[in-house]
Amino acid sequence: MATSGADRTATRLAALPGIRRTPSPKLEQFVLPRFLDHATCDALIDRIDAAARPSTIADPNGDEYFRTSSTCDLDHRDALVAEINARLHDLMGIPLPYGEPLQGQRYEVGEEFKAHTDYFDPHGADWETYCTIPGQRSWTLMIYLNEPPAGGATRFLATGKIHQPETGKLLAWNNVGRDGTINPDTLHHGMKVRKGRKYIVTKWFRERPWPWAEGELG
Ligand SMILES: O=C(O)CCC(=O)C(=O)O
Ligand SMILES: [Fe+2]
Repeated sequence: MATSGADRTATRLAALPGIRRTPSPKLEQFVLPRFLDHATCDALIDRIDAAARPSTIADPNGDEYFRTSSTCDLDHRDALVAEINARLHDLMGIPLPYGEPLQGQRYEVGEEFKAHTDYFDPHGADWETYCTIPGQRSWTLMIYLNEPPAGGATRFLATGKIHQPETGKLLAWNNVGRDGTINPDTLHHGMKVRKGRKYIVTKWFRERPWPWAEGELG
């Protein structure tokens, strides 16, 4: 059988020095501590603070407190953003066009992103808007940019695994199975921050190229 893209990515990640695989048959997940250094994390935090807007969700479910954080669309014409984005693609072995623009997320005390999946519901009202061109989301990468004094962990409900924020730590998981169908066992919860603020970067990969603006990818 031919090796799918998902297989190649998982194999590539598994071979990285210092990476840990979450031992579960339910989802493919990896943790790489200290992927970014503190100075880089601080520089990204400054950019997030400079351009944060209220976070949104696809297929709203009527709960206005479902995702209470702020989001920043990072500028890919910014050399630091472009460099980190290129490092993430290189890590995954996925060509640049297949990634969404990098985003930053900020949570204040009491803010959270309730249990959700990152893939789009193929039967949901928003599928056409978000997926007609680039297709489904495949892998998610998340990097914790700081360590809030309390709260802010990411909990995966199917495995029970709780990931604590650690400055520079990267978390990777595949939202779809090897056959490309959605994996509901990727359900996860960005838990409430109890003290301080939490900052992360999120990066999503797609089945097909993202409609990047002219010149945006360098
Ligand atoms: O903040 C977290 O820990 C999770 C964030 C998340 O799941 C997302 O942005 O899709
Ligand atoms: Fe998520």
